[in-house]
Amino acid sequence: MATFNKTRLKGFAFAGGLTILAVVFYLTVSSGAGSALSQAQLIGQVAALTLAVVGITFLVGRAGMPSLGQGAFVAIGAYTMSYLRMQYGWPTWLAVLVAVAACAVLGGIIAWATGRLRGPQLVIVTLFGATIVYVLISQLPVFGQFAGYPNSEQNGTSSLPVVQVFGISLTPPLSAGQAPTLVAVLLGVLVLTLIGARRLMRSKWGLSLLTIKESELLAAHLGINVLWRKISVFALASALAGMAGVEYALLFGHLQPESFVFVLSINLLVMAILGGNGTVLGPLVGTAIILWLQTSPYVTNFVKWEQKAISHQWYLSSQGIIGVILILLIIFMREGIVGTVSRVFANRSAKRRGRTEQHLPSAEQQPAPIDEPPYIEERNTEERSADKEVRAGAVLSISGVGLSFGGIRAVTDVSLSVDAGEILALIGPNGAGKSTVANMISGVYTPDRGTITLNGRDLKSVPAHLRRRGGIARTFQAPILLLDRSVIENVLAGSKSLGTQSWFRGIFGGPSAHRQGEADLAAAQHALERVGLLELAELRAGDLSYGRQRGVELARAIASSPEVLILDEPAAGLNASEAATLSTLLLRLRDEGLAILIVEHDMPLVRRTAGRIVCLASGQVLASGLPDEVLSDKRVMRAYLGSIAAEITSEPKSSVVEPIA
Ligand SMILES: Nc1ncnc2c1ncn2[C@@H]1O[C@H](COP(=O)(O)OP(=O)(O)OP(=O)(O)O)[C@@H](O)[C@H]1O
Repeated sequence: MATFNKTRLKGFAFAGGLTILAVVFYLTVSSGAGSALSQAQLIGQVAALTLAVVGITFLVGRAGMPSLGQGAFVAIGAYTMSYLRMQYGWPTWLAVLVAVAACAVLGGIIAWATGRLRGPQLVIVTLFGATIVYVLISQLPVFGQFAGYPNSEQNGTSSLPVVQVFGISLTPPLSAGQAPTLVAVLLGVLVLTLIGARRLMRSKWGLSLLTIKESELLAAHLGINVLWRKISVFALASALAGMAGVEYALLFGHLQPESFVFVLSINLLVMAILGGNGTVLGPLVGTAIILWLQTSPYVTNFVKWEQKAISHQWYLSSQGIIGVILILLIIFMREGIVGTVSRVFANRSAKRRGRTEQHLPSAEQQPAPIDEPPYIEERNTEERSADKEVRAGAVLSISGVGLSFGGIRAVTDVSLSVDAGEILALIGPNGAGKSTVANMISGVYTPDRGTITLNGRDLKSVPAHLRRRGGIARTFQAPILLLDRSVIENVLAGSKSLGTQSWFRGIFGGPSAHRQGEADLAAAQHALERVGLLELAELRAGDLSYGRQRGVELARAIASSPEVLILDEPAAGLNASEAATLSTLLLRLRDEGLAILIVEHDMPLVRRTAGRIVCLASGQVLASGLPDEVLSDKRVMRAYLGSIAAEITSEPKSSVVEPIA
C-alpha cells in the first residue's frame, strides 16, 4: 500500500510539474510580437519534435532497434495530413488520425519485414527508407502544392488553413497580434505524451523492451513474442513521429522537402542520446537543447567573435560549434543529461541508505531463509525409490529426440521424463549434448526427430515464448540479466504479464492493471526472499557477485510459479555456501510439486538433490536410474566420472551444511 501511494504521488507530482511548466512556457510567449513570437515558434517546434524523440527513446533506447529513418515518418505524417486536408477537404481531426495511423501501419510493416535484421543492417535499411521518402516528397508533383518558398509561385500554393476547434482558431506563431493558441495545444499534447511515456516505461511492456535489447533469446524465454513486440514498438515510435510531423505542418503552415532530408533523422537520434536515451524527460531536454543551440544568439555571436579574433577563413561555423558542444556533452555524460543526473541522484541516495553490496552480509554470513526444513541430510535409496511412486504422470516427456548442427550430431536419441515433484539430473561429459537437450525443451532449437511433450501436449510447433507461458521456465549456462537495472526489476521480468501486457494496458491500465502490478511485485519479492537476496532488491544487478547474479536469475525463473524448471549448470561459479542454499531451495521447490531438470557437473549437488539421474554421452543416454545406480555404473565411470570418481564416491564436502540464503 505504501508503495502504491508513493508511486501514485510521484505520478501526480510528475504530471503537475509538467503542466505548470507548460503553462509558464505558454504564458511567456503568448503575448507580444517579434522575438516573443519566434520564441513561441521555437517552443512549438520543441513540443512537436519531442514526440518523435519519445518514440526513438522507446525504439532505440529501450528496445535496442537502431533506426535512422524516423525523420521519414515525420515527413509522412506531415504530408499525409496536409494532402488529405488540402486535396479532399477532410476535417483536420480525421486527417490527423489517418496520418498517424498510416505511420503506425507502415512502421509495423517495416518492423515485420526487417524482423531478423539487427544493428547496422537495420540502420542501413531505415536510412535508405528515409532517403526514398525524401526523394518522393521532393520529386512527386502532387506534393509540391504544400511547399511554400521557393515553390509557392510555381504551385500557386498557400499555407494550410488554420485549424478551428469548436469555433476557436488554433493560431500558429508568427501571426502578428494573435496569441499562438496552437502552441498551447501542442504543449498540452506534449504533457500528455510524457505522462503516457512515463507510465509505459514503468509498465511490464516497457520492461519487456529492455529484455529484447539485452537478448532476444532471453526475451523469448520470458514469454515475449519478440517479433510482435518489435512490430508494436516500431509502430508506436512511427505513430509518434507521424504526430510530430502533423504538428510540424500545423506550426509552419507549409512544407518544404528540405526540412525532411535524412539529417532530420540523425538530429532526432542525437536529441534522444543527448537527453538520455530511454529516459522519460530525456527527449524533451535533448530536443530543447539542440533546437535552442541552432537558433541561439550566443552561438551566432561566438561565430562573429571567432571571425574577428581568429580568422575569417579558419573559423568554426554554428554547426561546428554545436558539434563540439554535443561531442563534449556526450563524452562527459554518456547516459545523456537526464540519465547522468538520475544516476548521480540514485547513487547518492543508495549511499545515504547504506545500500551497497559491501554493506550487506556475505553469502556465508547471511541468515537462513525462514521455515527452512532440514533437507540437506543424505536421503537413502528407499526414500529415493519412493520418489518414483509419487509420480503422478510425467509433466515433461522427451522421446527419441535428436538434433544435428550441420555435420555435427549433437543429440542422437534421447528419451527421458520428469514428473511433478521430481528433480532429474542430466549429467555427462562436455559436449555430451546436455545443454542441447535443455535448449530443445525450452524452444531454442527444434529437434530433427522425436517428440517433446508438456502434460501430454506435443511442443513441436510451440515457440519458446509460448512454452514459457505454458509453464516451462529456465536459467542459462551463463546468466543473462539486465545488468543496468535493479535486482527487483530483473525478477519482475519473470512475471507472466511481461509477455502478455499490451502497450495500451501499460498506459491506460486501470485498477485491475494496478492490482496485477502489485501481485507481480509481491511474487518477485517472495522469489527474491527464497533465494536470500531480498535485501539486495534495489541494487543494480551488474554490481552483484556472480553467485548472486545466478540467484537473481533463479528468482526470475521461479517468480511466475512455473510447472517445469530447467537449470543449466546452476552451481557453476557458486561457493560451497551458495551451492548449499541452492540445494535447499531446489528440494523445497520439488516438494511444492515442481518438475525440475538440472544439467549439472557438480556431483555433490546432484547427489543431494536428484531423485533420478540420466547420463548422456555422445548425444545418447548412457545410463539412467537412481543416483547410486547411475553414479556407480561402470560405463558412466569410464565415460564421465573417471577423474572425479573420488569426489563423488566420498561424502560431499558441503553436504552437512546449515541452510543459508
Ligand atoms: N549452436 C551450435 N552449433 C553447432 N554445434 C553446436 C551448437 N550447440 C552445441 N553444439 C555442439 O553439440 C554438441 C553438444 O553440445 P552441448 O553444449 O549440448 O554439450 P554439453 O553436454 O552441454 O556440454 P557442456 O557440459 O560442455 O556444456 C557439441 O559437440 C557442441 O559443439
